[in-house]
Amino acid sequence: MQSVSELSSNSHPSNLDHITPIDFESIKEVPESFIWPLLSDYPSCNSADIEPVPSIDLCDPKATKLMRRACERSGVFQITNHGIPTRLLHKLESQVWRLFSLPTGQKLKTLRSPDGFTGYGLANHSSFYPKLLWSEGFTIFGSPVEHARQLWPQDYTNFCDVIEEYQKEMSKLSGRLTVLLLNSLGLTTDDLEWVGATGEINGARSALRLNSYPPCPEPTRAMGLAPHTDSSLFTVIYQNGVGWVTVRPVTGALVVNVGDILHIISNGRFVSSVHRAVVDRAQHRLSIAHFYGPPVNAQLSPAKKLVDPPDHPILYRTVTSQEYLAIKAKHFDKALALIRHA
Ligand SMILES: O=C(O)CCC(=O)C(=O)O
Ligand SMILES: [Fe+2]
Repeated sequence: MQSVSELSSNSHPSNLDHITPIDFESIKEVPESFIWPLLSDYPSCNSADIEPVPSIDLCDPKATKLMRRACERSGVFQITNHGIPTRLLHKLESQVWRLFSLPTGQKLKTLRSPDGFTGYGLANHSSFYPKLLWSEGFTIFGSPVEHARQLWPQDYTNFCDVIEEYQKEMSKLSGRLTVLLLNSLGLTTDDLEWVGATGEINGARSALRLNSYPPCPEPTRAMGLAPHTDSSLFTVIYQNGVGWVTVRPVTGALVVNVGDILHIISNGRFVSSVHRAVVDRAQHRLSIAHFYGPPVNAQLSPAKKLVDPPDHPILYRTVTSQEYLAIKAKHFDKALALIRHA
């Protein structure tokens, strides 16, 4: 089986500038290479015409109905009563601070290789943009042990224990969300061959991306994370109480956004929304994104029950998850169009 790193390593040339960190704390003025023109054209949570992202209580009997509405309108919602213990979220946050507070030289020991997927470095999609990002990132796929040992040779188990506990909790929550999201489309777990009866995905592909957005002297000109859609089925994001583009944070809530794969399965009904991260003048923002998706050999196609021409013709051809990830790695925002029926 091909690993995600092999899949993501495709032919787009990786630009080392995109993973070279700068000393954000000492910079008083944003260098030209970090200034994004036309940034004000993108929406932000301060825009008056932006609908607030709904907050959904997972135990509410109306949860699936509310999810459907949110997924059809914007592809993003927040969840409460999600079952992830608050003490775990706080432990996770402090481990992520600990990682990003390490001296640069230490973090660079785990620098992601130009064609790699895990370790210290910005999201792969940043290489599709000419400007640099006001952020640092770290991606974990599978066990964190190898990198944690390089970061803290004497004391790596604390980090690993917390990450592993979070990965377990996230996979339970992801199973629960899979059932709810399928139900919200009028589907059951029987409608997708790679989903088990309780929503678990055998051989699920998941990854954690830790993002750090330091305070920025010119937040209206710099970009935290460049616009993109996630390639996942869906992504669950924990953030340390500071806003996320159009999302006004609700205490204790997690943000869920629809990924490209759920968009394909829903035959285009659910929006895989383009999102980005903003930066702030005073606050240092952290986010931890958990990407969840089917195994690489899973066949992806619109669910049969959602194909009903002429109103709902089939929008996408069948691809394996592996094929889709390779197309996305090479063609980025054109990927969905490339698998769309004419
Ligand atoms: O920092 C955020 O809230 C967004 C993170 C995100 O979109 C990603 O890591 O794909
Ligand atoms: Fe994302």
